[in-house]
Amino acid sequence: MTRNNPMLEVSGLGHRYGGAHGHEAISELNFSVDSGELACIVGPSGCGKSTLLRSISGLIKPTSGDVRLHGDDVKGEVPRDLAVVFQDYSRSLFPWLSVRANVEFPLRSRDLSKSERRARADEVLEWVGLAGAAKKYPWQLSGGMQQRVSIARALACRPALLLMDEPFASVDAQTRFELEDLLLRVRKQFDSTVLLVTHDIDESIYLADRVFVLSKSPATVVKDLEIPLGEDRDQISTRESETFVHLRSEVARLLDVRSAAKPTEKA
Ligand SMILES: Nc1ncnc2c1ncn2[C@@H]1O[C@H](COP(=O)(O)OP(=O)(O)OP(=O)(O)O)[C@@H](O)[C@H]1O
Repeated sequence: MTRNNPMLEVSGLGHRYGGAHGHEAISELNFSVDSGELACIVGPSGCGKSTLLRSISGLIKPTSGDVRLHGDDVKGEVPRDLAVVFQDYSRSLFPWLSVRANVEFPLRSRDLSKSERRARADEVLEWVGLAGAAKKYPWQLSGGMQQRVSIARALACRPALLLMDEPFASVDAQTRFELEDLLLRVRKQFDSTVLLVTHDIDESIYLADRVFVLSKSPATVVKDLEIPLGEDRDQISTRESETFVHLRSEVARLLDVRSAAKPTEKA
């Protein structure tokens, strides 16, 4: 499908671990994400989602295909204008640094003065609702607040693309809703381009402008779904709308969730 203004283009992407006869984790993946779009990737467990994100972020060199970020090839090197938010916030924040210092940390390698770094950190902390926690340490905060710090740190770099790997999977259901709405607010504020991986079908539909549904391993894109739910989403009314319910069934069917839930037959 031809897109208007692609920020990310993935073409013919494949990766095989362990050489030519090794395990093929992803195969012939093709999709693109437009500038300013929030796209979600949903796929069965073990289908190759992390391999895909690692390939996009330049952490591994894919064995075939190309990844382009605003037209530039990503060739096994982490691009400077890409930020990643991981599921495990407790391992991605530095416990010995204050919240503000954690957010400022990646800005040290940028051409910014100390006061500019501080102003930028304070600005993003305000946006994620943590202005009052700047002097605290991560271990003094709840899990949801720690993940807000991770999001602030990623946004402080003004990334061209924000990659998120199951970012809300380790928090309770209520906090998850709050963080989803926070993401929707800040992506509007920053006009961010976001690619988010999730296991959660409902979450993918609630957040996304577009959902890419992946097959079982080796992952390929089985469906590129536009999500016509408008800009303003609400945890209750959006999720009970007819469009949402229809899309949820469509993705569940594509993922074949019924057969995945059946117990394995004994021989
Ligand atoms: N470093 C590696 N070496 C060999 N095989 C690997 C390696 N990393 C992942 N794999 C295999 O590649 C396949 C895809 O793994 P990957 O972690 O990308 O899937 P995933 O969809 O992110 O999994 P999950 O749903 O559990 O998060 C799996 O079969 C996995 O065992």
